[in-house]
Amino acid sequence: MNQPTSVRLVEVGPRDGLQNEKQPISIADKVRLVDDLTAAGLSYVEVGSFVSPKWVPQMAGSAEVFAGIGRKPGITYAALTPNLKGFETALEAKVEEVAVFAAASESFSQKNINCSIAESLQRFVPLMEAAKAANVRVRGYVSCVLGCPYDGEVAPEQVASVARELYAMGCYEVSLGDTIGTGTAGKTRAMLEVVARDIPRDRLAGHFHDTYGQALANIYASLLEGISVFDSSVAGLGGCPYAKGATGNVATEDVLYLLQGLGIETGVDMGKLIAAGQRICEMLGKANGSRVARARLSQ
Ligand SMILES: CC(C)(COP(=O)([O-])OP(=O)([O-])OC[C@H]1O[C@@H](n2cnc3c(N)ncnc32)[C@H](O)[C@@H]1OP(=O)([O-])[O-])[C@@H](O)C(=O)NCCC(=O)NCCSC(=O)C[C@@](C)(O)CC(=O)[O-]
Repeated sequence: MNQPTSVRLVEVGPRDGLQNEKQPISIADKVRLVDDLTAAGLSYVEVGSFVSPKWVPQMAGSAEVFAGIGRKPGITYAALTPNLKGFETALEAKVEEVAVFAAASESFSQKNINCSIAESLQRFVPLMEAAKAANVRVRGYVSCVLGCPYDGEVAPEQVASVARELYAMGCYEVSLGDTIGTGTAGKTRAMLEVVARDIPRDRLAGHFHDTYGQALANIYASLLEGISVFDSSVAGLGGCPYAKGATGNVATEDVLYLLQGLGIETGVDMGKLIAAGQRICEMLGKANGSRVARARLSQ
């Protein structure tokens, strides 16, 4: 398998990165983060989510964030929607693309969205119909593809089965999430090999958390498997409210550095990206989770 020559980065910092933050973050700061990221050249940003505010309070202001951002042509501003109610609210906020999320493990599905895997897929059916009618593209996520915080090992066949269902119901792309960041390059390749039996590789994305420091190795392994879309979070922001101890997504700056080293084009400006990440880290009073940003900022 030849490595792809171009890669699309899906920036999930404003959603996956911030959803777990306990301290209040103003709408203005969230808007600024999204605008900084698109100014750095990112063409796809997950801005927020339309989930129950009782479950994830930090995302409660997502409609205001959508109203505040300076939308630019050619950029996809997306949101997470768990059900039809979330989709309808997202549509009112003029969201152009949404993502549904399921899990490859039963326990994580229950903890995250309070229903079984089968029930979650059923819940997406009316959402998919409404999205089709509104001409809104839907991305699909599968969580826990390389391990579950409650159930442990997750079989690649189980991942493939959920991914297949999402793809069959109309998700144009399925993002495979190593939610707790325990995956290794070997496991990643083995899992992708099974999932790609049913879904074309150019319809799959990798979503790696960096808890065990393996995310870049897993991205490289995925590139060798022909995957060319990766989710990442500026400054490595994040964690998962339902996966204790999980760190943030792999830092976008670090992925960019890897890709630049491979001669793979993304159109993202490293300097502007680092500035965007550092600004939000200073606002949050947190250390920057990107090794590349830390190295560059110390020079
Ligand atoms: C799915 C539900 C809603 C089920 O939650 P539930 O309690 O089972 O749902 P319900 O239908 O019984 O509704 C309960 C209440 O929530 C309201 N409600 C219902 N739906 C919505 C909505 N869309 N927006 C706003 N409010 C909503 C509904 O109106 C009702 O309000 P009440 O009558 O009690 O006042 C809930 O479990 C939920 O919102 N979960 C979200 C969890 C979440 O956002 N997790 C983080 C994102 S996933 C992730 O991070 C993983 C990923 C994608 O990054 C990939 C990876 O790394 O693995």
